[in-house]
Amino acid sequence: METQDRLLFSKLFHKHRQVEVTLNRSVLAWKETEKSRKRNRAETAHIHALQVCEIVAVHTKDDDQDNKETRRSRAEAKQTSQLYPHAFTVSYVRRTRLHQWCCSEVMFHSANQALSEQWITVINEQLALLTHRPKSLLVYINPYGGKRRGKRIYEQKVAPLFGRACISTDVIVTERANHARDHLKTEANLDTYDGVVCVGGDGMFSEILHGLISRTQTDNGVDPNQPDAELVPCSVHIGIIPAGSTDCICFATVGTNDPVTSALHIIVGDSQPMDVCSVHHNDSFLRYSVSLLGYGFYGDVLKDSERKRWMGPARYDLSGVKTFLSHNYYEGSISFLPADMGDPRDKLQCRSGCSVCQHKPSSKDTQWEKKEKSDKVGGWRTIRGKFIAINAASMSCACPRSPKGLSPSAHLADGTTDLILVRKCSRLDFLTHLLRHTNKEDQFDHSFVEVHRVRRFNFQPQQNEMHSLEDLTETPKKTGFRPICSAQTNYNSQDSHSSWNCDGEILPHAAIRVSVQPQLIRLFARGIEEQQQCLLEDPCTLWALEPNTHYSVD
Ligand SMILES: CCCCCCCCCCCCC/C=C/[C@@H](O)[C@H](COP(=O)(O)O)NC(=O)CCCCC
Ligand SMILES: Nc1ncnc2c1ncn2[C@@H]1O[C@H](COP(=O)(O)OP(=O)(O)O)[C@@H](O)[C@H]1O
Ligand SMILES: [Ca+2]
Repeated sequence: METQDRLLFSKLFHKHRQVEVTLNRSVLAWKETEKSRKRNRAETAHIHALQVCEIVAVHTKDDDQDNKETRRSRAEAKQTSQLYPHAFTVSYVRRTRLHQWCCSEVMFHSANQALSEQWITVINEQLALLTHRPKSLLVYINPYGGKRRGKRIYEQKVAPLFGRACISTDVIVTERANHARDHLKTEANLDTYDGVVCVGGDGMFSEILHGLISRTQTDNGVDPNQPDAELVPCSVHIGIIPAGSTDCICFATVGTNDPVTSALHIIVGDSQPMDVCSVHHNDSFLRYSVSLLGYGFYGDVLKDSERKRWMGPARYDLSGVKTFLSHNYYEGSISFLPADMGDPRDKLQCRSGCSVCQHKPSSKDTQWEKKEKSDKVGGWRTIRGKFIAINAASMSCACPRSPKGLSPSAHLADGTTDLILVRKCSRLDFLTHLLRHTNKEDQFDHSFVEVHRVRRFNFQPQQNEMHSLEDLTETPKKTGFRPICSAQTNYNSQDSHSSWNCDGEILPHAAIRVSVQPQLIRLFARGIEEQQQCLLEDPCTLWALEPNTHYSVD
C-alpha cells in the first residue's frame, strides 16, 4: 500500500493524544505521533487498524459518549473537548469471544470543523461503495419462541444497531403460527427490501424459508410439487436473530447464538449460500429443510416435546431422556444417490470461505445426475434394516447442545446432505453414540452407524402387517424400562412408524423423497470464522515507519 493510495491523512486527537489517522479504500488506521509518544515516554508505537468493510457507521461526536474513557478521566476529556471541539465517532465490528462480535467505537477530535466533517464525508463515501449492505429490511418477530424474549431482544439489542447503521425496517410481530410464511407468500412487497430478518428459532426460520421459496417459485412459474423441478434461487437474503430454543441454523452458520453478532453480520451485508432439501411424498410437496431431517430418535423427541412447549427450551431435555429410555427402532428401506465428492468422515470442516462450497454444482454435474436418473439403478444404493435413527444433516447442525453437530464435516452449500443411519443397538451403545456428539470422539466410529454423503434419498417405512416373531417378543412391558445394556428395543405395531423432524417441524408422512437443491437461499452470514480474521493488508505499510521505533499492530 503506497501513501498515494491514501484517501485521507490527518493529525487528530484520540484519548487526549495526538494520532496520525489514515484512510485508504480498505483500512482505517491510526498511531500516536512521535511528539505525543515522546511526551508519554512510550517506547512502542501501537498501530490500530480496522477494515472499512467492518465499519458500521460514522457520526458526529454527539450523544453516544458515556464511554469508559470519559468516566476515567473527565477532566482530561473536558480539556480535549474544549481544545478540539469537533469530533466524530466510528462504530465498527470488534471480535470478542470465539466467533462473537460486538460494536465498538473510536472517537477522533479536531480543532477544525471542516476537517472533522471531511472525515465523516469520506468514510461515508467509502461505506456507500459497499453496495451489498442492506438498506431496508423486513423483520418478523416470533414473540413466543424460546424463552419468549424475541421482542425484547430485538428492541434492546438489534434495533439500535440497525438505527446506527441507517437501515430502515418494517417490523411485524407475528400473531399466529404461519403468519410470517403467509405474509411472505402473498402480501409482502419484496421489491422494497434487501433482506428478511427472522427473530426466533429454527421453526420461525423455517416459516421465512417456506414463504420466500414459495413466493420465488410462484413468481417464476415453477411447480414445487414436481420432485425433479429445478427451483429458482431466492434473491432476498435472510438474516437470523437467534431467539429460539435450539437455534441450530444460526449457530452452524455464525458459530454462536448471539443477537448482536448476528445483527452485525446483517449490517455488514455478509452472504452465505445454503443448500435446501425439498421433501416430497409421492408427487406432492411436503416441506423444505436446511438443517436436520430426522426420523426415529429426533422425530420422536420433537413429537413428544411439542406437548411440553410451555417448558421452553428445557422441553427437549425431558423429551430427549424419555425418548432415549423408550429406545424405539423403526424398520424401513432407504435408497440414496451418493454424491461424487467429499466424505462425511474426511474431517474437512466447512468454514468461512469454504473451498468445497465455492464449487457450485455446474450443468455438467447436473447432467451427471440426469444420467444417473436415466439408467435407474446406476449409482443408487438401497439399505433395508431396523433403525433407531435416520438423520439427514445438510449442514453440521452444530448447536449449544452439540458444538460440533450431528455431522461435523457437512457443508453449508456443497449440494449434498449427510445421511446418518443408526441401526438397532443396545441402549448403552446408543448412549455412547449420543454422548460423542458432545465431546471430541467420533460419533460415526461405531459398527451400528454408517454415514453417506448423498444428493438424493428416498425412505419407505416397513408396512405394518409383517412383524417377525422375534420382533413381537421384543414388545416391551408397559410398566417399565429394561436394563440399560439391553440390546432389545421397543417395537409396537401402533408406533411402527416414527415421524420426520424437519428443521424442528413434524412431517405428517413417513415415506418421503428428498432432493438437495444446491445454494437455493442466501443468509446474512459468512460461515464460521476459522480464527481472528487478519487484516487484508499490513497496516504498517500505511506509514513510512520511523527508524529506532518499535511497532506493534492490533
Ligand atoms: C445424553 C446426551 C445427549 C446429547 C445429544 C446431543 C445431540 C444433539 C444434536 C442436536 C441436533 C439439533 C438439530 C436441530 C434441530 C432443530 O431444528 C430443532 C428445532 O429447533 P427450535 O425451533 O429452535 O426449537 N430442535 C430439535 O429438534 C431439538 C433436538 C434436541 C435433541 C436432544
Ligand atoms: N405468534 C405466534 N404464535 C404462535 N406460534 C407462533 C407465532 N409465531 C410463530 N409461531 C410458531 O412457533 C413455532 C416455534 O417457533 P420458534 O421461533 O422456532 O421457537 P422455538 O425455537 O422455541 O421452537 C414455529 O413453528 C412458528 O411457526
Ligand atoms: Ca450441504
